[in-house]
This record gives sequence, C-alpha cells and structure tokens, in this order.
Amino acid sequence: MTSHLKKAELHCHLEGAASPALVLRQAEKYGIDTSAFLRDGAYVWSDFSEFIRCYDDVAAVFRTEEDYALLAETYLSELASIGTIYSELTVSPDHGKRIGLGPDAYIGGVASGMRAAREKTGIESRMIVTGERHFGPESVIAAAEYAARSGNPLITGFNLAGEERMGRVADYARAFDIAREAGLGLTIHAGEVCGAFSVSDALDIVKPSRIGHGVRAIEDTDLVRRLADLGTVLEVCPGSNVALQVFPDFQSHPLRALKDAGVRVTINSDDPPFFDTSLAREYELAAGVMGFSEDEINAMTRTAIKAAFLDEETRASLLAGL
Ligand SMILES: Nc1ncnc2[nH]cnc12
Ligand SMILES: [Zn+2]
Repeated sequence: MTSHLKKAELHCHLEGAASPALVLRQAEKYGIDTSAFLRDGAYVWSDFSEFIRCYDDVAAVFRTEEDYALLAETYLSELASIGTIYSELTVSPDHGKRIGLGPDAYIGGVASGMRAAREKTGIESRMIVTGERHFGPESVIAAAEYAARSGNPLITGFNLAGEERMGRVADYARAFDIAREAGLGLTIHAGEVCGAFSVSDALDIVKPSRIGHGVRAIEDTDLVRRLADLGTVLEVCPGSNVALQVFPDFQSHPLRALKDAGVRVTINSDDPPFFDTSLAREYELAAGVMGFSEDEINAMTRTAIKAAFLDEETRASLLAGL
C-alpha cells in the first residue's frame, strides 16, 4: 500500500539499526558472548531501562572504523531499497569511546558507509551527533564540542538521547549552546518516557527546530498549541512508542491528534530491529491502522525534507524529486 511511496527518515539511531544477524556476525568475529542481550534472533529487554542497556551492549560489537562503515552502508542500502531518498542517522561517538574507538575513527567509518551507500543507491544522508543523558552532562558537552569542531560536512545536527529521566534539560543546556553556536541543527529527545514538562523544558531551554518523539505533549493542550504555533517538527516513531509501552496500542497513539491540531509531524523508525519494525512498516502503519491517506503521508515526507538539517541546494533537489 505504501511500498511505491518515496520516503525520508529524520530519526534513526545507527547502532539501533543493527540487525540481530549482523550483530551475531560481529560478535562471532570478536568472540563476544551475546546471550545476555540477544536470544532466539531477538534483542532481550522488557522496559525502557533494559532497552537502553541492551542498546549499549549491541553497540559494543562494533569496534572498528570498518565495522561502522559496514553498519551505515547496510542500513542505508536497506532504506534505499524501500524507496527512501533521505536519512539522518543519529550517531554516538561516546559509544565508540566505550570500546576504545576514537571519535574520528567512529565518524570516519560512518561517513565512508554513507558515501558507499550514496554511490550504490543514490540515497542522501547526514549525521546528527548525539550525547547520551545516562553518560552524564560532561560527556554530552564533549560530544557537542566534537560535533562543533569536527568540520565533517556530513555532520549537520546535534541531539540528546538516552535515559530521559536522568537530570533535567537545563543540565544539558551548555552542550546545546555549543552546538547552536557552531551552526548545527538542534533536536532533542523529549516527551517520550517523561511527560509534557520535558517538551516544555526543551522548548524553553534548547529552542530546537525539531523534537525527537515529543508525543507526550498530547497530555497538555496548551503545549500542543505552542508546538503548532512555533512550527516545531516532531520526529514521531509510533512502533517504538508502542513497543516501549508509551502508548498501549496504535489506536491510542497521538500521531493523528497531533497532526490534526496543526503540529508538523514526520514518520520514523527509531531503532527498527529492537521494536520489530522498519521505516517501511511505519509507513504501512500510518496508512493502515492510523488511517492516513496517501496525500497525508506524502505531506509528512515533505515535512521531513523541509525540516532536514541540510544545505538548501540538496533540500531543493530532494523536494523536486518527491
Ligand atoms: N527511543 C530512544 N529514546 C532515548 N534514547 C534512545 N537511544 C536509542 N533509542 C532511544
Ligand atoms: Zn530516538
């Protein structure tokens, strides 16, 4: 039903896009025991805290520049095969650091995977460097400093992910100031595990053009109006939200209500194999159980390209191709 549509994705974590099959191959290469976090071909977690731990374990099987190139090329090629013309990958140099891989090697690997995928399939992509809340404010500042000075043209944005219940947005304000001063696009995970206050904090303190998830803004009507008035774009990931029990099912997911309230929304997969999803499935869910028309879905794809952290020339060419 949506397989013929062009697609774009603003919110997918690179390590979160690693399939269990690829992770098993990597683990075998390095003699890593995966039984604690990967069983019967599926990642093992049961709530948000365990998911974050599982994510960190999965990331640790990618250990070299070449491993990261392979991961990026594999995911982007898969996206291209379902009609995706643009992808922003959320990348975490801190995950590289945890296994002794420096940020230049980590980013260099991802960049070569992105270039290889573009040559092979034409897919355009960019990197958003993220700090992880559960690694603490100092490491988030270091990630922002790295993103600000890297000079890599494929790094176009800065994000904050990880355990949303750890600290308040204000604790991470300095990192966003550094990224803003460097001219990077700003987005932040908020209103996923925590409620509407987290989205308000993000708007007050970070003033991002986009918010990762943001879906719990639905708990506060004034906040929904504020998002609509500001034109803040939400990177919505319905499959992730249902898998992580932010909402019990797709019928009660607020994507439709947010869109009808005038909030700019986009469709994303977050960490697809962790949530038994893919960008293709998210588009199918939007068209099926969530009841969006083809025109409405195309409008969300257009919103994604308009809100992408991209140079204007590439944006215009992507919009022309839609
Ligand atoms: N859904 C999510 N929320 C916060 N941090 C994440 N890191 C990877 N996926 C995430
Ligand atoms: Zn995310």
